[in-house]
Amino acid sequence: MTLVVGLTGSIATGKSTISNMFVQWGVPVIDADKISREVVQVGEEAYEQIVATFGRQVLHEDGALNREALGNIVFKDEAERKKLNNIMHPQIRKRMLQKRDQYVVNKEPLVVMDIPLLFESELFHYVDQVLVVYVDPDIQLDRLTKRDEVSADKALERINSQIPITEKRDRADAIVNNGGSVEESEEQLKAILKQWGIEINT
Ligand SMILES: CC(C)(COP(=O)(O)OP(=O)(O)OC[C@H]1O[C@@H](n2cnc3c(N)ncnc32)[C@H](O)[C@@H]1O)[C@@H](O)C(=O)NCCC(=O)NCCS
Ligand SMILES: Nc1ncnc2c1ncn2[C@@H]1O[C@H](COP(=O)(O)OP(=O)(O)OP(=O)(O)O)[C@@H](O)[C@H]1O
Repeated sequence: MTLVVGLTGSIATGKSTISNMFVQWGVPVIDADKISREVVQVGEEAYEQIVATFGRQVLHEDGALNREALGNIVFKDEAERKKLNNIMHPQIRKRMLQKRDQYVVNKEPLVVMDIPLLFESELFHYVDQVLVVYVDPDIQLDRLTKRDEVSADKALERINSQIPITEKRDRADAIVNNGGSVEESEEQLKAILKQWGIEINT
């Protein structure tokens, strides 16, 4: 039996920080953000659809996707964001499920699906347990502005394009409160896994 954990949160709450812990323990992680970069490589179906929909303004001179330009369009306009999601999400989901099913066939005891938009896209049925990485909204804003070196306005555009982290926390099967140190989060994570019957020896 494979336990499939959906790892989620909201932007800059610490999903990558927690997902790195799993990677270090040798647990397979399926990373939706990473797959979202694969499906927009030049020549891929989603890439062609993005160019047809948004025009060459979202490309660099060499033809590669200009992520900043596309982000500037979609994070301030829900209709544009929906267009992009409709192009990309089916491709991302297909690849995520292929990977998950392969791990299940291989009888991995634990597989993590790191899906930032698990709640927004209602992908609960992909996973057995939903683990939310939470920080208070003021910490989220502070970490995002510092990490991405962006203004509070720009950061809030992205934060507000997602379901509030407080709501996700209330709907989670388990929560890591990542507002303290990384070590404290690691201890919380180990305790949750223990409850789910998974012992991590480090
Ligand atoms: C618009 C794009 C090109 C901007 O790229 P950029 O390198 O600046 O951001 P990156 O992809 O690293 O995403 C960072 C974070 O932004 C948030 N985010 C990304 N896309 C979305 C979206 N469509 N809606 C809400 N939040 C999003 C997520 O929290 C994600 O972890 C990119 O985010 C994208 O292709 N988005 C559409 C695909 C998608 O939904 N990806 C996120 C989950 S799979
Ligand atoms: N416990 C912590 N204490 C201090 N800083 C932290 C902690 N956890 C994460 N950070 C920092 O906060 C920022 C956001 O963390 P991280 O990149 O892991 O979030 P994320 O949820 O994966 O973001 P995204 O949604 O953009 O992929 C990073 O700069 C990271 O180094």
